[in-house]
Order: sequence, then structure tokens, then C-alpha cells
Amino acid sequence: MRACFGSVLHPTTASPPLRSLHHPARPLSRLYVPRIKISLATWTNQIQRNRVLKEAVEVETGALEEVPEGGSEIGVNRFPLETKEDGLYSPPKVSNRKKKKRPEESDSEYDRYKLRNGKEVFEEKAYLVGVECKGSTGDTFGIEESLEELAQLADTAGLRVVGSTYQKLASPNPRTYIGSGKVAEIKSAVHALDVETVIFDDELSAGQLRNLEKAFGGDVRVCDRTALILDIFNQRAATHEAALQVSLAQMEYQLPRLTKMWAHLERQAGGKVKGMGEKQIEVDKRILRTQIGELRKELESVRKHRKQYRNRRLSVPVPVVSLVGYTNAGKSTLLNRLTGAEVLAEDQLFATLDPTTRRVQMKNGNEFLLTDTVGFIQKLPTMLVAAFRATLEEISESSLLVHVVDISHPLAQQQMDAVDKVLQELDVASIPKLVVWNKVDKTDDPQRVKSQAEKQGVICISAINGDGLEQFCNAIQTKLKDSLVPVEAFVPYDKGMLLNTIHQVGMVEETEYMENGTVVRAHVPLPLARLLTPMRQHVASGC
Ligand SMILES: Nc1nc2c(ncn2[C@@H]2O[C@H](COP(=O)(O)OP(=O)(O)OP(=O)(O)O)[C@@H](O)[C@H]2O)c(=O)[nH]1
Ligand SMILES: [Mg+2]
Repeated sequence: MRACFGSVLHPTTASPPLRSLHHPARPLSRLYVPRIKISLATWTNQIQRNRVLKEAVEVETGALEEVPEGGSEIGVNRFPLETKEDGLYSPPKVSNRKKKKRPEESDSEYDRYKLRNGKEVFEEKAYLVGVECKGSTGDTFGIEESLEELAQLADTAGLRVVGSTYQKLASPNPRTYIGSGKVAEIKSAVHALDVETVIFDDELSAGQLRNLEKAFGGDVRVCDRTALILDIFNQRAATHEAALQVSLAQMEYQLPRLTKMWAHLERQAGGKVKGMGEKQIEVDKRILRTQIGELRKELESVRKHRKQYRNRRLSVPVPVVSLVGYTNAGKSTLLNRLTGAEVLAEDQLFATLDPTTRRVQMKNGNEFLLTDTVGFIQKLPTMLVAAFRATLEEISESSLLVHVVDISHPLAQQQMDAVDKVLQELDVASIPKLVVWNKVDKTDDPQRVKSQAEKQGVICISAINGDGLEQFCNAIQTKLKDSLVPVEAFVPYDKGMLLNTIHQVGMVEETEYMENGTVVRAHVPLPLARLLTPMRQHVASGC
């Protein structure tokens, strides 16, 4: 038995066993307990290790036949992400018969145990499938580029991609997403390459998942991009809150996909227990709903604590600047560079899940808070972004959004569009935005990129070597000023701290020292303007 992406279900009570999400034949004995995080890869380990050990024993005892020299073994690299011009994949010409193993193949199975994120994981073989709908606009990701990104996601999740294919369709097939010819073609590729998981580049319905698994044969798991991203989030969640919100998102993803999972039992019983599957789904759904409810309650209490901390932070009204952008654009590297924070920054997708906030002090003494947030990706379901409420709150309460773009990426423009789309969905398009082109050092012609940026009024930086950061901070200051509120207030001398804060976070134009206090004219962030309200009234009446 192998687990599906995110389908780590554990029992809390003596409930009937839940079945694997996409695989009725694989019973999952326990219902979900969110505190225990087991990713697809780690879950697979023990089962796979047993399989490998069994095969090794069989080899030792000569239970398996030798494969002749130059036999029909398929190397995993023989079909690396290749499709023909027309998008049609030619399945390898090998028999579908169960392949015979050589002794050294057991060793190569051992090679598939890798250390990822500090955990030993078994690299499952994955095969990727995409669909390009005719009429889709050319300014978005092309199908090959989207599949390339899916391969990166699969790699991040700890899978080994052994091949891919795509199909051009007028519209997806409601039953199997792809056409029947393509299903047959993938089936032979899957068997020839010993594929364990087929990943679709778009979200599939419960029916499509079930039909595809049935079509590919018992042992192959089918999942989609969303489930893959959820699995990465599950592996990477580092804080209690992140773990809880990923678990919740996984369960919410699973709930509608539990439909008719038990229909196979009716078939096994020759149709004598009609309705049994139906009842079991209801039981499973009820258990899952109860757990979703409990998880929500737990999340709420964790969030309450975080809110208290945020409120304390907001009582010092320093403007908040949030770094947003495509995953891997260099947001965390920029935060680290500017603040000396030690946020994990690496060449992997979704390295950051939890927001981190640090104070940045500029040369003129002005300050702002800089927040690093979870990266976005194309085809990211809004429900998934919404799950990261902490990130959302940070973004929506910012004075300024800095959109970090990896300008060295061949699809920089498409990535920018994808980020803008998510920001629109999050309803934060009204917050002022500053676009920065990062990784300029990595481009072929940094000088040309810089002059292009200048023409467009965009800041060019290299977070890794610090190039352009002073200009970047100045641009932030100018932008922040646009979002500041002009105030004129009388600050009594016994409220000297407040005057300091105005100097720290606002822009002071004029100060006048009176007998009992200071009259100050400045631009300050909205929260500070609110704090100063009584003193502004004082100005109106007393000066
Ligand atoms: N050459 C170059 N590499 C950079 C630059 N900035 C970041 N990187 C690299 O890009 C990779 C991703 O950087 P991160 O800071 O983790 O990116 P991120 O936007 O935080 O990514 P997520 O957390 O996944 O959303 C890392 O390997 C960085 O070293 C840069 O200015 N130049
Ligand atoms: Mg990051």
C-alpha cells in the first residue's frame, strides 16, 4: 500500500477504515491526525523498503531470471520529459510483461532512497501529463513550460520524473480529462517505465481521478497539481500553524473526492450489497467533516495567540512592506540581505511557507517592517492561498507590496502576470505596489536589463550580491510617502516617545517647540495618524 499525496489518514476513534483517496483498493487504516506529518515520500518508505528487501532475497535465492545482455530493460533517463513536436508521445516498444530484475537492479532501488529536508525519502517514479486547450492565449504559460514547472514541483516533492506527455484538446474530457487514445498511450508508457504515480498538470475531479486510475491499472496512483503542491506544503510546514493549515487544506481537498470510493466493494460482492458503498462514503465524509471542524477550532486558538503578538507590533505603527512574488524569485534572499535575518533561501519551489517580519533601518534613520511571504505559482487554487491566512493578513495590512521578479527567468513576464492574477483574487490590488527586478546578475546582459528597467521606472537589484539595494530602499521610502497621511499635531513634552516614533516612521517637514510641547507637521502611516488624532484636535483648538 502506498499513500496518496496528502492522504495521510489516521483514526481517532474505532471508526471503519478509510480508503486511500484515489485508490479504493488500498485501505488506509487510520483517520487523519494533523500533528503527525507524513508526506507521500516518507509514507512510502517502509512499504518500498520491504519490497526491495523481498526482491533482494528473491535474487539471492535465484528466484528471478537473469535478463539477457542488451535486454529490454528501460533506463529511467531514456524518456526524459520528451514529447514529439505535435505533442504526441511514442510509447517505448517493450512488452508489458512484468519485467525481470537483475541483482544490480535491487541496488538501484536502494539508490532511490534520498535525503530530503532532513528526512530519508523514497523517490517514486512519476510521469507527467498536461492538456493544452485550443484557444488558450499565448501570453500565458505554454504547455511545455507548464510541464517543466510541474517537473520541478515533482522534484521538490521528492519524486523522480521519468517521462511526460501532453495533448491538445478543444476542451478536457469530462470522464478522463484526456482522450481515450491518450489514456491507452500513457498506460503503456506507465507499464514500460514502471511508473508509480501519474501527475496531471490541472485539477482533476473525483470522477476523473477514479476513471484514470482504473484505466491505468491497479497499482498506479493518479494525482493532480494541487495535490502535489499540498504534499510539498505538508513536507515544508515548519510551524504548528502552517502544519495545521496545510492539514486543513488537504482535508478540504479530499472531502469532495471521497465520492463513491467504496463502489468497488459492491462490485466485489457481486452487487449483493447495493448501497453499501454509498453508506460508507457518508460515514467517511462525516468523520472527515468532524475532523475539519476540530482542526478549524485548533487553528483559531493558534491564530488568537498570533493576533495578540501582531496587535503588540501594530501598537508601534511602523509601516509594513510585504515582499510578494513568484516562488523562487528571491524574496527570502532579499529579506536576509536587508535585515540579516536567516530565513531559509534555496533554489527550490516553496522554500518559504510562514511569513517572517524584520525591521529595516535606513541610512536617514527611517524604519519600516519587511515581511517575507509564501511564493505564488500559476494555476494556484485560491483556496490554497486562502489557507495561508497568516500570509494573507500580512499582505492585506501592508502599506506597500514589493513585487519581486526573477528577471533572469525565461518566463519572467508570465510569472509576473500569474502573481498579479493571484493578488487580484486576494483583493489587495488597491495597495500601492513597487516592482523590482531581481537576479539581474544572472541575466545575459545586466547592463541592457538595467537600462530597460530604467525606461520602465522599475528598480533593478541583485539580492545575492547587494547590487541596487540602496536605490531599492530609497524607492520604498518614496512609495511609502505616497501612502502616508499628512498631519499637524501638538505633542506634549511628556509624550516624547511619540515624537520619536513620528521621526522614525514618518517624514517630518517642520517642528516648532512651544512652552508645553512640540508642534509637528509630518507625513505619517495611517495607524500613527489615528494614534495622533487627539493631539491633532488639540492643534485645532490650541494653536
Ligand atoms: N544569481 C542570483 N540568485 C539569487 C538572487 N536572489 C536569490 N537568488 C537565488 O534564488 C534561489 C531562490 O531564492 P529564495 O530567496 O529562496 O526565493 P523565494 O522567492 O524566497 O522562494 P520561495 O520561498 O520558494 O517563494 C536561491 O537559490 C537564491 O540563492 C540573485 O539576486 N541572484
Ligand atoms: Mg522564500
